[in-house]
Amino acid sequence: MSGQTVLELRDVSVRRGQRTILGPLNFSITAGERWVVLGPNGAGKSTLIQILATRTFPTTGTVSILDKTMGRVDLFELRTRIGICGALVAEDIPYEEKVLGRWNEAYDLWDESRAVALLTTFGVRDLADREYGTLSEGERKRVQISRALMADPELLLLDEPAAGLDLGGREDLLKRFLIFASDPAAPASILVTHHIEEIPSGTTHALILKEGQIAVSGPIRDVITSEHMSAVFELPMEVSFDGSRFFARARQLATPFRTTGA
Ligand SMILES: Nc1ncnc2c1ncn2[C@@H]1O[C@H](COP(=O)(O)OP(=O)(O)OP(=O)(O)O)[C@@H](O)[C@H]1O
Repeated sequence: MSGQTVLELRDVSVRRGQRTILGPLNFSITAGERWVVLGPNGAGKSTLIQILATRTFPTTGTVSILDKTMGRVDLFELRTRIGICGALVAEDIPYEEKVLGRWNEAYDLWDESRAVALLTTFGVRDLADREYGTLSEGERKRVQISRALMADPELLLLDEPAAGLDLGGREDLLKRFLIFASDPAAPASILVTHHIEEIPSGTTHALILKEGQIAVSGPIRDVITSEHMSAVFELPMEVSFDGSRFFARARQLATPFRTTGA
């Protein structure tokens, strides 16, 4: 499936009132690619992901997802092919729904074993009989990712999957995500995050938004650099890469800090 276009945005923009809050954007991804979208607060990340999730229509331009053009197809059918994890779907899951319950009732044994395998991959197999509303933030995130994958989507959208997790929870999730992403059959994905430390290993491409525009995009090692991050966040930054993950810190000030009497 590699090489096939999974989504394409042409001259896409979103206007709210007198202001263009996103775009115009031109952007495409192909099967097998795993993208991360970064950018300062207010850059347009949520607006972009809402369009990709077919929850928001752009003011101008064309959005094609999985060979279907928004505005010309039945969105309900298209949505079944897109897995979504994050704030966009958090409120769609009823408080009292069992983590595995809906799948037990409506699907056959093969579906159920797939669901159990996914809950196992993301470390929440033991929660299968719990009510969703009783789960912790970290447990909910893992259940959301498992559920997003249960319908075998062709495109996976992850909206800040590690937000709200403690350090152990974040690292565990990233490790599990790597196991999933190493599967050649895993769908193309787009992950939105505020922090480069939350970019999972195996991410192939990055797009940085600034003030609604693409500041830089392309292969991840070319995009996530000290130069680009410093320019976009308007703060001198040192970005390092340890072979699989990225880390960022502000550069030391020129004048060293002195303690009194030293
Ligand atoms: N309905 C709206 N009316 C007016 N402005 C809006 C509307 N929705 C979003 N905006 C503005 O559009 C810009 C982009 O918002 P968006 O939420 O997409 O940014 P973001 O990158 O997700 O930000 P954050 O990192 O803070 O979550 C912001 O300046 C926001 O205030």
